[in-house]
Amino acid sequence: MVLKVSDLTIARGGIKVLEGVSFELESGGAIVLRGPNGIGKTTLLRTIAGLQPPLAGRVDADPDSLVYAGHSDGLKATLTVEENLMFWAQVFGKKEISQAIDSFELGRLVNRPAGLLSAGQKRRLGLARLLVTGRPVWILDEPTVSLDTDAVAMFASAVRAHLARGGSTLIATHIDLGLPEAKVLEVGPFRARAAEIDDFDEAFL
Ligand SMILES: Nc1ncnc2c1ncn2[C@@H]1O[C@H](COP(=O)(O)OP(=O)(O)OP(=O)(O)O)[C@@H](O)[C@H]1O
Repeated sequence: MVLKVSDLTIARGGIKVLEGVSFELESGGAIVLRGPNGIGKTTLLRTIAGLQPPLAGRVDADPDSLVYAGHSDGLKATLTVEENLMFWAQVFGKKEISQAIDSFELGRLVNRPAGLLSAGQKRRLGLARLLVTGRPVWILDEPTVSLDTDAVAMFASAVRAHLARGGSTLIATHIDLGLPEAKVLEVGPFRARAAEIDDFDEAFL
């Protein structure tokens, strides 16, 4: 077990969005989070990644095992593709970037400044950074936004290779990633109930 979420209650903007969320992620396992827009998937991933505290419940994981990739690519526009990957590798104390370049077919783009990449190429570079971190648990929020069919398949095979190496991933997505081995967790049933009115008179106002 690389990640255990127990009875987690989370809020966004001061409003409770999900409550009582529990699940476990195993080494080599993948879980896909599903649910309608606005239900709280991003909030759940951010909480698990340690970017915001939960209202209640626990997240058990080695913080050094997790890497989070959210909506913003966070690339350095003036650095080339290769420099961006080297920068990211250094941040995580690593050196190896060739596997990341190959997995996301960035070889012909290595010398291009990230700011000049297309939206899909930027996204591929953003995902390639996951590989250079060497971290085993990928927490991914809508990783396939802007990707064409080929790039979605590239992403799916990078995930599969990661799982085969004993890595794990938790992914919020609205599309079919072509990962039949992934378990699906519907977050709808964890939608928080509206705040209860504790003053009886108020209920009639
Ligand atoms: N900064 C904020 N302040 C207040 N409310 C917010 C803020 N950010 C998000 N919300 C609200 O919190 C709720 C949960 O948002 P969240 O982004 O976690 O949903 P989601 O399931 O990831 O949605 P989507 O599928 O559209 O990405 C939504 O109702 C959203 O409008």
